[in-house]
Amino acid sequence: MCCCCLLSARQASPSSTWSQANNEIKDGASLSPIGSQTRADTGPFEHSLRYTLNAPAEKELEGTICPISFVKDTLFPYALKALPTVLAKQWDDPAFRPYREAFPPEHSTSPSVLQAHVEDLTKRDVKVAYLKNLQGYLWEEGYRSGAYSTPLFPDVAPRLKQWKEEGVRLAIYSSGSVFAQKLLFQHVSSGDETTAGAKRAAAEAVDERSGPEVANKSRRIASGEEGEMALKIGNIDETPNELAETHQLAETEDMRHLMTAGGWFDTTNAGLKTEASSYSKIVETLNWQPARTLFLTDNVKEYDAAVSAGLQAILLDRPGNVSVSAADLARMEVVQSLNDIDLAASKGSGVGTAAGLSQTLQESAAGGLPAELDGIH
Ligand SMILES: CSCCC(=O)C(=O)COP(=O)(O)O
Repeated sequence: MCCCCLLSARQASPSSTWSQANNEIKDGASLSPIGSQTRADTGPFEHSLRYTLNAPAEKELEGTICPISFVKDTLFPYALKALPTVLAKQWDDPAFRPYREAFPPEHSTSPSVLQAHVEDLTKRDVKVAYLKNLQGYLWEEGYRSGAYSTPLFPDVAPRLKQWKEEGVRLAIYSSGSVFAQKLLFQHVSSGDETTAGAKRAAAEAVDERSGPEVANKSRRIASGEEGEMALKIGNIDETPNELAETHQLAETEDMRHLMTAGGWFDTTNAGLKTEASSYSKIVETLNWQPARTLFLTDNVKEYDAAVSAGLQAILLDRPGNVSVSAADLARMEVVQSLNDIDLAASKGSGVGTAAGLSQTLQESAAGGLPAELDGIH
């Protein structure tokens, strides 16, 4: 299972030579068998990243920007846990009805039927839009209450910021809904990760005993929206200060600004991630050239789909990721960290490697922003 992906594109300004080279590669890439493209002569490219949320401990999963456990062990269970209350209280709420009515009628005849269906889809990690939209709806309160925040791998935030500053344009493509993607990037854990993790664990402990109502309450208390008063809900018997202490909002950072305008894609506005047409649609939407777009992924099928669409791709091989066959490794670009993608590599190095790709970016940076890309931000 993989979780989310990013695209990034550089504000490259190729000279006429660059443009020519780029077109050649673009054409070549779309015609060549996967893996036959040489990286040495790709020219400038718009740099795309794909990330997934993985748990290093789960060997069948792989991660790129944050642990899959955040999705599998935190987000998915939170949604399932919050759903019964939402179904009971909001079944006919105008704000919730669209989410419910998006499900097939036979699976939404009653709260219990819908709950069972959502549990089944979640268990099988089905990437269907109506589930993903519902999950985003349910996750919002968890982020806002501080029950969890997004734990990026340590290299990710600095690298994305650096690339952004250098003119690399970033976008996301995930099976998770665009709304969920924005929540994820809006609530990135910052500061001492150990402290943040401890806070999350404490918050989850409160949720475990109390449910979303107390979580909301403690959020309001912690944020000063509610004054001092004792709370006695269910088996919870804690003063607001204690709740605020244990359920304190983790320090978070809003990183949505790193993404280029309109750079959020899911299965609804792009299509399935294993289909080449999805990548074509994304670069067309962003007005990026495929051969100047780099897609980072942990998923071989997605890697191949992106390359088939004429994009460049790199496989992220985080510790604990699903093992990739030797044959696939031999034909793919593979890195262990975003830091392994060296956008400042010197010319002549890294042919056929990520460093080689980076080199082309650096060269392209000297030319300024091409007219057709200007104003996209
Ligand atoms: C956007 S956060 C939630 C991610 C998610 O729900 C998911 O299914 C991830 O799918 P991906 O295609 O990005 O592996």
